Amino acid sequence: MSTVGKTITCKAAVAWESGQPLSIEDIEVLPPRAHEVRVKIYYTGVCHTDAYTLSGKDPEGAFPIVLGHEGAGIVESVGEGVDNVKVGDHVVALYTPECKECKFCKSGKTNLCGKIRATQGRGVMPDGTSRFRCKGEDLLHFMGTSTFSQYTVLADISVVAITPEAKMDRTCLLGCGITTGYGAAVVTAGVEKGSSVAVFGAGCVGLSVIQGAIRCGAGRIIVVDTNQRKEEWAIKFGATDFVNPSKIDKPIQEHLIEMTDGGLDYTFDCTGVVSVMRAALEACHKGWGQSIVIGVAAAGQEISTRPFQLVTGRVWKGCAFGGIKGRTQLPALVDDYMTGKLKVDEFITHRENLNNINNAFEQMKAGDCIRCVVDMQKLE
Ligand SMILES: NC(=O)C1=CN([C@@H]2O[C@H](COP(=O)(O)OP(=O)(O)OC[C@H]3O[C@@H](n4cnc5c(N)ncnc54)[C@H](OP(=O)(O)O)[C@@H]3O)[C@@H](O)[C@H]2O)C=CC1
Ligand SMILES: N[C@@H](CCC(=O)N[C@@H](CSC=O)C(=O)NCC(=O)O)C(=O)O
Ligand SMILES: [Zn+2]
Ligand SMILES: [Zn+2]
Repeated sequence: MSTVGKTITCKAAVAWESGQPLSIEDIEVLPPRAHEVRVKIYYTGVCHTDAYTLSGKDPEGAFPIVLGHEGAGIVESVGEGVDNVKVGDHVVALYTPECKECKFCKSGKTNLCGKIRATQGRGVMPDGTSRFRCKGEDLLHFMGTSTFSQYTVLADISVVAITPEAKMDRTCLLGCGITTGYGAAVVTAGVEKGSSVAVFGAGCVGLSVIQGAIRCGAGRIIVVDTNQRKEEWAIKFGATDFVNPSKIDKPIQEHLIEMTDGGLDYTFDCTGVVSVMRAALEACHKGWGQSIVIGVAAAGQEISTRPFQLVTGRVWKGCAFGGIKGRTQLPALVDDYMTGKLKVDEFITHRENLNNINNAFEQMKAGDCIRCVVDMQKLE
């Protein structure tokens, strides 16, 4: 029986309050309204940003909410006026939407889109209301995606159709971590052939920066991580050097400057630790080194350095989703994956079913997880 136009009851992992495990609930998912799309989510990754918001450290975090933003699924129904996707399309959810019409989208200078950012940040659909109900209460949406539900509703500008040939348990990871790191190197930094790169933090994001840097022809790629177990990962992905700062008897930036005859051409923070962001900037070469902040730092955290670091030519910048425009550029990344030019399978270290999604959060904390993929349609 068709579900089009009807409310769907399905399972979702609900975050009722901060700091508590997610709770598997039956929720009601309302039909999509104009310029909205309802998607059956097959797989979702679990990102540190989900854990960050669940922890209560996100200034935009509010509860109860359906978290998740690294998801892939199939369009179940569309609202009036939707013309970029159709029922049956395989899609990836985009927490950085692309309307192609706003000042940001038309600028040619950023992948950030302004069209629905305000309502997305408040956890509601663009018309200011929620499509999720549970136990008589509205649930908030997260990052415009809420992929921890078997069905979710997104703005049409927050989905991109991709080839159905690509497996959804892999493409979900292109919804955040892999695209973010890869894009940060290729699009945001524009790493040049032969240049030197330092990547701070070798999780999914940092390993993806390595992939992007290699694609750009970087010469030396130094990975800096306090977790010694990441050395093997870094080398496997193509890093030339690995440094564990806890084994160095001087500030890591000094050590890197010595290793590279004056500093790096490009550095990337993939930790979210503000002291690391400073070290990454200060490890850049005088005159031209660029440091890209990718990590998300907790509420109240601030970055600092001597302004002299910038006066003497170092550049500090950052990016969301790697600077990648989801609707325009993600299909090509999927093609790169399909033709073996982009690693995705290698990132999956853990798998869980929806009922055990909390295990994915525990695995992230344990330090040997790159990505856990959750099968949203399998409960047991
Ligand atoms: N800007 C954006 O669009 C996006 C940002 N993010 C953010 O990027 C960051 C990285 O994500 P992800 O790769 O999934 O995270 P991971 O935790 O998997 O990777 C971070 C790595 O950094 C290591 N680390 C922690 N502290 C330090 C330190 N002081 N010096 C060096 N290494 C350190 C960690 O070690 P250990 O294993 O011991 O913890 C871990 O190996 C997160 O903050 C996330 O929220 C993610 C996606 C998109
Ligand atoms: N809500 C937080 C900021 C969280 C954040 O920086 N999110 C990134 C994506 S992280 C993905 O895993 C992002 O897209 N930022 C740009 C944006 O417009 O949100 C806070 O308020 O500090
Ligand atoms: Zn993420
Ligand atoms: Zn826009």
